[in-house]
Amino acid sequence: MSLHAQQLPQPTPHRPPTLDDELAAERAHLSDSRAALARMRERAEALFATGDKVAGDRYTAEQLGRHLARRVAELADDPRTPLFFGRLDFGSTDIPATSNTPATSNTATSDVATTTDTAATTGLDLTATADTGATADTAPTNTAGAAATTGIEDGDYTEQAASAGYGEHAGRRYHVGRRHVTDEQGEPLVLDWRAPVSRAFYQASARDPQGLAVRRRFGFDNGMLTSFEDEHLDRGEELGTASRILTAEIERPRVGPMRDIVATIQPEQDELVRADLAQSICVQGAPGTGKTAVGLHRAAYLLYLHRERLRRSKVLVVGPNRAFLAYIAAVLPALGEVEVEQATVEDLVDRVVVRAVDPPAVAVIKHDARMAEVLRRAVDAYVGEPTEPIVVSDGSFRWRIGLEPLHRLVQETRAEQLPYALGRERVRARVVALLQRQAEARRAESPSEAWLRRMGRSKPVTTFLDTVWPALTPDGLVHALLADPARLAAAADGLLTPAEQALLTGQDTTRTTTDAPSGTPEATAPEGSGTPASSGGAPGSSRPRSGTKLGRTPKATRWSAADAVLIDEAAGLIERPGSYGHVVVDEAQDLSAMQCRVIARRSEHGSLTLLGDLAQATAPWAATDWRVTLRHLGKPDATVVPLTVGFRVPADVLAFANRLLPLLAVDVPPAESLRRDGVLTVRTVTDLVGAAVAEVGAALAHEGSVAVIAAADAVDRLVAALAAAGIETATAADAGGGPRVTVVPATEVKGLEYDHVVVVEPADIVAAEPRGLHRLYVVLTRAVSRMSVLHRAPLPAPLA
Ligand SMILES: Nc1ncnc2c1ncn2[C@@H]1O[C@H](COP(=O)(O)OP(=O)(O)OP(=O)(O)O)[C@@H](O)[C@H]1O
Repeated sequence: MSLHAQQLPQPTPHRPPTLDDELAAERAHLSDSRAALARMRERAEALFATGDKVAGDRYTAEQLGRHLARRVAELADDPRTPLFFGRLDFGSTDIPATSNTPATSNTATSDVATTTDTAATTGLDLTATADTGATADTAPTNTAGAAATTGIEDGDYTEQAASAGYGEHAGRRYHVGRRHVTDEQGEPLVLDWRAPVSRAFYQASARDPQGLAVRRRFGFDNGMLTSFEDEHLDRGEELGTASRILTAEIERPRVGPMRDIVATIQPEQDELVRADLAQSICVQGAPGTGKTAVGLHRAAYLLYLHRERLRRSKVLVVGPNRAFLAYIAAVLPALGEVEVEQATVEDLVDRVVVRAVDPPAVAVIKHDARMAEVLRRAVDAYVGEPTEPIVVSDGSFRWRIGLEPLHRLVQETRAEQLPYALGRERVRARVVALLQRQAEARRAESPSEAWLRRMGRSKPVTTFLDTVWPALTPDGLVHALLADPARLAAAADGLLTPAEQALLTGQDTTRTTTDAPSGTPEATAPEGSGTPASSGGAPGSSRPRSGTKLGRTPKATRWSAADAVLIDEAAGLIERPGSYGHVVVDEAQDLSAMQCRVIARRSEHGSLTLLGDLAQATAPWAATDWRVTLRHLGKPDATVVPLTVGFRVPADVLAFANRLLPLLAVDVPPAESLRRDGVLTVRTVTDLVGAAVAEVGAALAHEGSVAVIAAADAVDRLVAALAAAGIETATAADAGGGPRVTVVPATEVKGLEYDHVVVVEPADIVAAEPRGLHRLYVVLTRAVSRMSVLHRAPLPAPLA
């Protein structure tokens, strides 16, 4: 009987297995599992090659082809990552837990940590319910027996399995890994970490062993199984965060893009990962507490549990910028999930090309929640009152609809509050229905489809529609609003002050509010904003404050990033937007109200995982209260859960950064680092660039990545100096594979991490933007092992 057999081996009376025996057996199980995965993949590839021949029609062939291609990709095996990382030995009444595998622990320490009841601390209700009726694709070779033990039936979970106690697992042993692997008979060799039974790996504790006698964690080096660590939960042993394997994992040098944390997810993180699909959650976590990791693993978990539903409705991950998305891009594919969309908010609002920059004061207004109401009113204002009856000639007939019914049908449609374009079509359909009724009464027969279409497109009907419900495009609406101060004034009445309106339309505010002579100096045009163009309005409007360069048409207009958000809002009012099944939003503290609405439209029928840290908020409209953000996101009742255990930043470095917290005016719990190993140096220097080059040279003697972080305007100088010293550098967007040293402007470092961080001149980072102290806090929390702070100017007070 091999080690992975369903029942635990009986202890040998003669000689208990030694550590070497155990390790050898586990390695054999790893080889067996890899071979089985290779066979599963071969089978999937063979099916992929012949799939189109068995499909009846082209559509089915395409669907099948996509499904099988995905399946092949999901079964990819990376020999550098362990196929399994844990083992669960459930206790049995037949086999006393203590007579199980002996208390072997070739790396374990004897620390026994007390656990907390995480469900109680997070307040989450985790009664996960599985999709029913989902099709098989997770484990197509499962037998009924395997299904009974794993809870997997045709690739989805049975309610029964999810709710079963531990009893059905008594005396069984499971290896837990990145994906499900079965042998030729369909017996599970490795259970997917997301399977209900795997939950015990993350959640069982000495206080609540969840049926486990022993939990084993494996240590790996480059895909080679090198050690294991046993916790005899049945004897009250528990390592918690004292696990050496966990410590090694969080202290390992970082190279390249982000990796999954599936082997070491902590109980409070697991609570969030396994929260029910219907539940929207907001995670307030200090730097390095694993928010991004939790969000990505939650996406993978939900896809596994609700595969079919989410395959149709899709999962979206929203990140702050391209560099961040490149950094996290590999995590989900490594977990076998290859179909999650990843985008920035800018990607989502890409109906227009952004070619202009708004001054901050204008951007702040455009991102304000009041703009949603301004746009709603602006759309509403297009709906007019009928002024003439409709008369349609139809061969020898003339149909006539009087003003009264026309008024009524416009009012009825208005009351339905449909998206504007649907409303227009509804009005058309109602007019045609009235014409049809007349035609039927006169001809005593129903008109044909072609007749209905012809009537709907007839000139009198179209003219009527263009008068009472004219066709609108999203960019056309925003263009008209910004180009016409009177139209904006009507829509913004009581919402935006005249001065704010003037900023939007580019009117000279002094003209509207005072009688100042022309030639009043205007706000400095931002870099790249070009020459001011006419806003197409009244005299005096050729002095735009808005960055938008209005052309005669929307197409000829140079739009700003904030305009793109307004145009998306307009699109949401005009058309019915599509919604994702689940959206994960990272660095959510920087979302403006209007950006929140961009996401709200895309998650209206789904749920959200919101990740962020109010202390790291750097945008001018930054959040200070998650409740407000959640309201804008359309999920006011989402649970806000804190994460406070830091896995990235060493304790000394974190303590240094945390000195800034009192200045950041946010009420957030500070992080407590799990890491005791880091090195922090703070040096006053006279030659900043020279000192930075020297620091980088010294840092390269260690393993792992090195980043030089400075104010944006110092980056070129630093890159040049490093190049002159023979040190090649990458940019933040180059996710791994290139040079070990990256030079990053402080503005682009959010969400990223490096082993050794050299911070150049904190005072310049603070001075570069209004929320510079928050930016500095972000910068000071990027280091995994060592941080050197170089300064010539005095440090901000709490750091000095
Ligand atoms: N349970 C864990 N086991 C091992 N490593 C972990 C664990 N949780 C988080 N980490 C690691 O800690 C680091 C920080 O995680 P992550 O980037 O998700 O934090 P964050 O809260 O999003 O940080 P930030 O606030 O800076 O965006 C990453 O390297 C991640 O892999």
